[in-house]
This record gives sequence, C-alpha cells and structure tokens, in this order.
Amino acid sequence: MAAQAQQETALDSLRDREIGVEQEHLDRVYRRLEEKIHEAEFLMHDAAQRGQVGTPGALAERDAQVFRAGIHLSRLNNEFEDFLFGRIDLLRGKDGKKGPDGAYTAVEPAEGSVREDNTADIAETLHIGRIGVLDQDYAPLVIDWRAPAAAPFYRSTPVDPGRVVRRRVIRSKGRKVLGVEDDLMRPELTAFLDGHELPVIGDGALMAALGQARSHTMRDIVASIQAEQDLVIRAPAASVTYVEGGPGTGKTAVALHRAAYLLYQDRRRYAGGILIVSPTPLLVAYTEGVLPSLGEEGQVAIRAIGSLVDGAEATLYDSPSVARAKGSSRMLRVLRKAARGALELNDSPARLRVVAFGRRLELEAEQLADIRRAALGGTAPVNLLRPRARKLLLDALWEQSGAAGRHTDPELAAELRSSFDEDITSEDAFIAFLDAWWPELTPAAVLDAMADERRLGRWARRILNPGEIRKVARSLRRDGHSVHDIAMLDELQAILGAPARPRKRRELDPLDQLTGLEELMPVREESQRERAERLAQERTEYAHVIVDEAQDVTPMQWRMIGRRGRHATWTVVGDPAQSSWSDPDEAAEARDEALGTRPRRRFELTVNYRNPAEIAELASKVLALAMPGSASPKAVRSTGVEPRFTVVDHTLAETVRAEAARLLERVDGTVGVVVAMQRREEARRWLAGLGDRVVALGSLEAKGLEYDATVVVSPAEIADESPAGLRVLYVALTRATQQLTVVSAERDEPDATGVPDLLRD
Ligand SMILES: Nc1ncnc2c1ncn2[C@@H]1O[C@H](COP(=O)(O)OP(=O)(O)OP(=O)(O)O)[C@@H](O)[C@H]1O
Repeated sequence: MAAQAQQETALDSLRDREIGVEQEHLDRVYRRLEEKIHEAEFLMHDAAQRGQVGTPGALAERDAQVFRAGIHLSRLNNEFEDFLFGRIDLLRGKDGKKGPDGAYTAVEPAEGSVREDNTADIAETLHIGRIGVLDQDYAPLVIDWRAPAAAPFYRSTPVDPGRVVRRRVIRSKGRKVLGVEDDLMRPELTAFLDGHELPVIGDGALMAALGQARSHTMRDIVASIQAEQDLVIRAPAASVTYVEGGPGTGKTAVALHRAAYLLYQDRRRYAGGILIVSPTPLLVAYTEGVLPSLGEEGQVAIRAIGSLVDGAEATLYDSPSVARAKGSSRMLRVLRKAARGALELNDSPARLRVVAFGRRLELEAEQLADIRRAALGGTAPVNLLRPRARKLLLDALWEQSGAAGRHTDPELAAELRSSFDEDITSEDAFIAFLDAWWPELTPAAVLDAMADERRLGRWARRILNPGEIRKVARSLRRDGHSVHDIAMLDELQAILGAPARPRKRRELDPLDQLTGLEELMPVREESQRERAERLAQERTEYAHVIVDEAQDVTPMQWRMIGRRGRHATWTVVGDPAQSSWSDPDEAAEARDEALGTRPRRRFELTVNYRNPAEIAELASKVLALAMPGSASPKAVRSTGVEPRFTVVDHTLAETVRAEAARLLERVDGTVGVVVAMQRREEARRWLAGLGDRVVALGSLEAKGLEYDATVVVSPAEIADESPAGLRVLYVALTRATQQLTVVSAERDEPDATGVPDLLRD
C-alpha cells in the first residue's frame, strides 16, 4: 500500500511539474498577445488617421495577423476555456525547411533521428491553439489548429506516427492551465527533451471529452479531432466533398470545423460567404456557438432549411403524406402551372376598352386569352413577361386602330406608333386593366391561391392524386408556413422572377476579413455581429455551401439550396440510414442536379463518439430492419449501463414523467424525451415543472441533437408514423451519450422484460 501511495504521489508531482511547464508557456503567450493588442490599437488608430481604413491592400497580412490576435485576446480571456489546447513533440524532419508559420515542414523523420538503441532527441515542440501567435522573432508560440504544421497533432497515430513522439492535450481555463493528458505515438522510443526523458501523463483526452455531461449547446472538438475526421476537415475545397457516416460519427462537428478551416485557408475566396444549412432551428441553436469558439463568425451563416427565404419562417409541420407531395419534384410542375394560372385570379377583366386617336378600341375575352398565351410562351419568369404582354396588347390595339397603313414613310410610321402607345399607356383605364389582367405576382399570393382545392385541382391534374390535392390545399389554408412551404416559396420566386432586389457589389474591405473589430473600434455604429447578420441577409449566393443532415433534404429543397450555391464549392454530410424522406432515390437525383457535374470526393466516418456500445448495439437492431445490410459505426466507449425497458404503468404521461425524473437524478446534464410527432405538444405538458435540463421533442425534431440521457416513448408509434418511420426511430435511439430508457405502450407488444417487439433480437 505504502509503495502504491508513494507511486501516486510521484505521479502527482510529475503531473504538477508538467502543468507548470505548460503554464509557463501559456503565460508567455498571453504576454505576447497583450503586446499585440497594443500594437493593434496603435495600427488601427494610425490607419484610421491616414484615411486608409477600407481600402483594399492597405493592411498587410502580417498586420492582419496582429489584429486578429489582439482582437481575440479579451474574448479568449472571457469566453473560452482552452485557447491553447495541444502540443506535439517531434523528431528532426527530413529536410531543414520551415513553413510560413515558423515550423519545420517535413512530415517524416530524418534518417538517423532515432538512434540504434531506440533513443532519440526531440527536435521541435509545437503548441497548438485556436489562433496562431508568433513571438517577436517570428518563431511560433502557438500554431493555429488549421495550419499545415498542426495537422500531425490530429493525424499522427501509433501506426503511422510521422515525426510525432508525444501528443499532449492541455486543458486550460482563461490564463490557467488545469491539466494535461498525453498519448505516446512512438511508445518504443526513449526520447529526450533538453537532456531529460520525455514524461507521459494520463491516459488520453478523447475519452475524457466524450464522458463529459452535455449541455444544450454543442462544444467544439478542436482538441480531440480524430484522424479520419481531420481528413475531411482539411480536404481541398474544390468541387464537392461528400461525407457519410452513422449517428454520432461527428458529421456535424466536422462540417463546422471545416467551415472554420476553409476560412483560414482562403479568407479572400470565402469573403463570398459560407452557408451551412441545418435541418431544424433546434439544431441551429445547438450548434451556433461552435464557430465563434473556433474564432470564426463573420462570414458563416448557419440557417435552418426553413429559414432560407427572407421574410418567411417555417413554424408548422406537415403530415408525412403532405410533406411527400410538397417536397417531391412533381411539385415543380404544379408550381409552374400555378404561377401562370394565378394570373387569372382576382376577377381578371374579361375585356379591354380604351380610346386612342379619338377611336374606341376593344379587345374581347378570346383575343385577350390568345395574347396571354402568346406572352406566356417560353420559360422566362412570369413577372418579367409583363412588358411583353403589354407590348402584345398594344400591337393588337394598333392593328385594330387601322392607323398602321396611314404612313408609308417608316420614320413617320414609327413616330405615329410611338404616340399611339403613349396615348394608350397613359390612360387610366389601360393602367388599371394591366394591373388586374397581369398583376405582379408574389410567391405568397400564388401559394395562397393554391389553398383553394378546386383551383389546385386544375393546376395539379394528373400530377398529384385527388387525395394529395385535398390535403395539400388544406395544409396551405393554415396560418403560417411549413418547412416544405418555404422551398415552394423559393421555387415560386424563381418561376415568377418577382421583384429582384438590385445586387449590391461589395468592395472587398480588408477590415471585413477580421472578426471582432468592434471591440477595438467602439465608434463603429454597427457591431460586427449585426453587420455580419445584415450581410448574410443580403447575400443570395455563397462561395461554399455545407449541407448537414443531407439525407433529409427533399428534391424541392435541393433546388432551393442549389440556387444559393450555383458557383460554390460544397460539403455535403449525411447518413442515408437516418433519412426521414420516403423516396431516397428521387432525393439523390435532385441532389445530383443541384451539385451539377462537379467531381465528388467521398469520405466515410466510421466511429461513433456519441453512444456507448450498450446503446449503439440496441440501435443497430433497428438499423438492421430499416436498412438491412448496412454497417453500424463502431462505438468507442462503454458505460456498463444497459438500456432500460419499461412499460406504461397507469398512464403514459405518468410513466414518462417518472422515467425522465429518474434519469435527471442519474446524469448531470440534459435529458431528452423523444415522442412521435403527433404527441410533442402533450409531452411538453407531461414534463412541466421538471426543470430546464429536460426537454420533450418530436421524433423529427431530435435530428442531430444529443443528450446525456434519453427516454424514447413507444418505438412502434414512432416507426408507424411515416413510411420512413424505422429510420426515424433509429435517429431517436441514437441521441444519448450515457443512458437510454425505452417506454413501451400496448401497441409496442413488449415481452415479459418490457422489451418491445421492434427491439427484440
Ligand atoms: N473527435 C471528437 N472528439 C470529441 N468529441 C467528438 C469527436 N467527434 C465527435 N464528437 C462528439 O460526438 C458527438 C456526435 O457528434 P456529431 O453530432 O457531430 O455527430 P453526427 O455524425 O452529426 O451525428 P448524427 O448523425 O446523429 O447527427 C458530439 O457530442 C461531438 O462533440
């Protein structure tokens, strides 16, 4: 016992000493950052005085770096726990070349860097953090996690260590180092640093990160990105990066880190903005803090797919059959007909009567119909065809007036015609007629028109079936929009060409490339965040588009997203096994159309970082039913806590409430109660008073989210709710990081131990 205690004390003091070493380094970094903030203030002041602020090229890259470092200092102090989070100790590299960040560039060790007796000297030590910091002599104090020199921190493994001997994760809060965890990449070596043997502390940072309690917001994973994830994050931006992986493999986390990486790589190129499309506002809220924690916010817009159209916000859900009709590419044909048909609403006038050159002229219903048909020929946007229709009306009236033959001299004839046109177009009756006969249509007006079942029946004949027509029309009579209506509105906007906002060309302002400047320039009226939001609102196309949960994007939604990235490069992440869309083939076709012929680079993520093995194993039973033959991702940890099965005792409400309360006592963080969509309102009431660590969610709302523990209520009910119900159930079962309780109702046909039919072997 005494020997063990002695050993523990020795380890503790070794740990303390190593924490002290890192503390010393962190102190140096902060001293340097403070110098930089003073430099930054001086430069900003100087630049402003010389009137140079805002002119491209006024600030050199070096200054930009100074600014960035300075700007972040106060935020790093206040907001982030671990500005500095990593360190690698490296062998001598093959060549002696250094990159722009001051680190040696070679990935492989130099010959002779390991001696025959398996000893070696550490030739280079790099610290990795959220931004890069150089000392006065341009030697790297901290390497930005996105810089090439930081890649070995993520990529090195004992199988393929490269130059890395020891990889250390540093846990710090503000200016204080709290702990260190080491992994040895070359355990066979005895390595020396400054003549002392390299010590090794702890047993890995990943497990520590995974076991932490969850809050209602996602954390970045910058300190523990794994090699297969790093490959995706740093993949070249060209064309389409396509990532598949099961639940919990880090797809969302990787997508967010990739946005930060791309901005770091080529800030100028991505001044055109990066759009991240997320399936629900809940997931947007959950992930919103990650990019600021990585030092990025300005150029990235994270938008829910129901908020992509300005001025409209999805607040309603559609039943699966309505969603299916609205989301499918058949709807495109319906919308095209509706946009043209809607011209005839509002008691479109049956005849046109005007007076020109003292003569009464009149066009009858039939002539008007012919003119409308002629004007609508072709595919140009309906609203933009109005001038053409106007011209055809004037042609017909001109012909009727008989004035055409009055002059043989072409110049005089043209003059006469022009005064004829002027005469008519200034007439109130003509203006009123045109407004009523060819109104300027808005997407909302057309959608409203489709709420009339008879009309929709006309426009959707032989495209939707009568049942679909009835249900779609009824759904459009509700107050508010569903997520599928938003894609329809966007499509209508394209079909109508409704009032296009003039595009503002934006000067590339070097200050835009820096985030958080308002902290240094309090005189600016608009905060950086407000400005970023405004720019994001004004932006209609992006330089890079990231689509999260891509398996759920419907054909109509792909068209909507595609319009925002016509010239963009793309990152698309998803998991077919979690798709709530009933016809994946149709969606894949629409996706391919949106992405065009750009070449795809495919990646697969294979490790489940969220669920413990006990929960992952249960979920894999549903996966086998939902997508026979597809492989489950490998869970990296086990908690020893098996999922719990209970059956309804007395009422569903009481049982679920009791199970949620039980889990609240067992975990420190959040508890999610997942129910079928139709129950989500009542489920919120069941949990009233249990506090804000617990939330109730409809199965579709659970997408992408995670909780310490979950209660999944009636698997059969969730599975039966839509044609893709089994895949939705798979999503529901894979949300927990610690514990899972399944509550079965009668329809679940639980066995004697409470296991429902769907989850039995
Ligand atoms: N390298 C990592 N280090 C620490 N945590 C990680 C790592 N990779 C993923 N995680 C964590 O695992 C969880 C799942 O990640 P994420 O939500 O990105 O997965 P996903 O593939 O998008 O899942 P789903 O398909 O279910 O939405 C998150 O809590 C995330 O922080």
